[in-house]
Formats: sequence, structure tokens, C-alpha cells
Amino acid sequence: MKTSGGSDAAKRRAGESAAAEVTDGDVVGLGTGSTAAHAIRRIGERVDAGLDVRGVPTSFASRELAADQEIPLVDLDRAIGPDAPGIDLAIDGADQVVTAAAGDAERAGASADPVNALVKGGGAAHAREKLVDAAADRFLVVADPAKETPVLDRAVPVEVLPAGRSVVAEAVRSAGGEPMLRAAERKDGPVVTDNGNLVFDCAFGAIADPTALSTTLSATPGIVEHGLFVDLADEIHVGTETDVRVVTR
Ligand SMILES: O=C(CO)[C@H](O)[C@H](O)COP(=O)(O)O
Repeated sequence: MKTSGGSDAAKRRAGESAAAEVTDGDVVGLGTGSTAAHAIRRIGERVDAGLDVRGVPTSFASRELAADQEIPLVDLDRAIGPDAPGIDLAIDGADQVVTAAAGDAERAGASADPVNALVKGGGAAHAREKLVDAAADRFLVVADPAKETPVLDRAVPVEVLPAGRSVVAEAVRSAGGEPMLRAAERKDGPVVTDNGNLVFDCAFGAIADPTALSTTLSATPGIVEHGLFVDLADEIHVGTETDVRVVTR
């Protein structure tokens, strides 16, 4: 599994804090990445102890981990609809998250109410993650302090239809970004997502207006989904070396 950010202990605290929010009967969106994996493992322990939940995986990796933990699963298609249960909460990681805590020093004079924005997609799972996280009644982000920032400036992952690669690259450049095709680590060639698409990591520098950039990317033909998650998170569980700080949005 790909990991980024801070210590595993901090990630575990964040994941376990969010997993404690799951209650009997819930349908839970199961995020992707090393921090969300801690939440999935803790939910698995609770299922073993009698908790009645169903999980909606966001990726091949989260499905495999949840199945290993013997968490009953339901497809997103079966979770959403007129006679479907819905998703009570989703727990998912992030590559960058704007929090006031990260900006206390840097933000002198800036608004005390930070924009509710994340960068996700370090594991190339952001298309399904956004489907599940946005469909949930509550979306809990699990992170560590290394993910916190006053302004998003990490390259934004963009999942692209293979046939639209050049068209999308030009559109990203027109929007002020520099697209870099994500290469696979143990294969000659690009990363191919769970949906059979390619990923551009698009460097925009500091993203002053994540909402505007999100709107632009969403409107670009050939982009299946991008990793800017704006106004979706309800809580950020930030694990530290000693405890957990919960930021409510
Ligand atoms: O968006 C993601 C996968 O697409 C992950 O949630 C994100 O990359 C964080 O991963 P980790 O918890 O391993 O740092």
C-alpha cells in the first residue's frame, strides 16, 4: 500500500478515532490508503465483537482489506437508491487538508474560517472515493499533522480517459497547471486506475480558489474525476503522537 504523510502511530489514532463513530446498523464508506486502513481494521475488530455494519469499499485495496477483516460488504449501487439503505458515514484519508491549526502562524490577518478543501488521490482511488464520500450522510477525514496546510499546494490527481490524454493535458495547461502522467512503480508504463483510466498529477502551485479550480476541472471533457474535494468533509480527525484533534466543518 502507498503511504504518505506522518507516523503510522498518528495515522492509527486518527483511523481508530473515526472508527469509534460507527454505530450498530450503519452502512460505512471504507476509504483507501494507510490511514483509512487503520479505521477498516478497527471496524473489523468491532465486527468480530458483534457490531452489525456493512461496508462500501472505495477501491480494490479497501475491498480486499475489508474482506480480510470479514466486514460484510455492499456495492455502492445497492447502497444508494429509493429502497436502499444509504451510506451513514464514510471514513477516508487525504493527501492535504486545509485546517486553521495548520495556518495559525501563516494566516495572520486571514479568515479564521478555512476553506473546506482536500487533495485526495495519492492512491489513484479518488473517483470512487468521491462517489462514496459525497454520497455519505457524514464524511469523516482521517489525517495526521503532516497533511495539514493553510493553502493547498500539492499536485492534484486527475483521472483521465486514456483517449483524452492529450486533450486533458492541454486543458490543464490552459487552467494554469502542469500535468505529469503518473508512472507505475513496478511496471514500465503508467498507473492504470481501478476503472481502467490514467492519472495526471497536476501542479498548480498554491491553489488560492479550490472551488473555482474544482469547477473548471469537473467541466473538462475527458476528466473522469479529480482529487479536489471541496465542501464535502464534515469532520477531520487529526491523529498526533499523543492524541486526536477533531476539526468540525
Ligand atoms: O486519496 C487517497 C487514495 O486515493 C488516500 O486517502 C490518500 O492518498 C491518503 O493516503 P494515506 O492515508 O496512506 O496517507
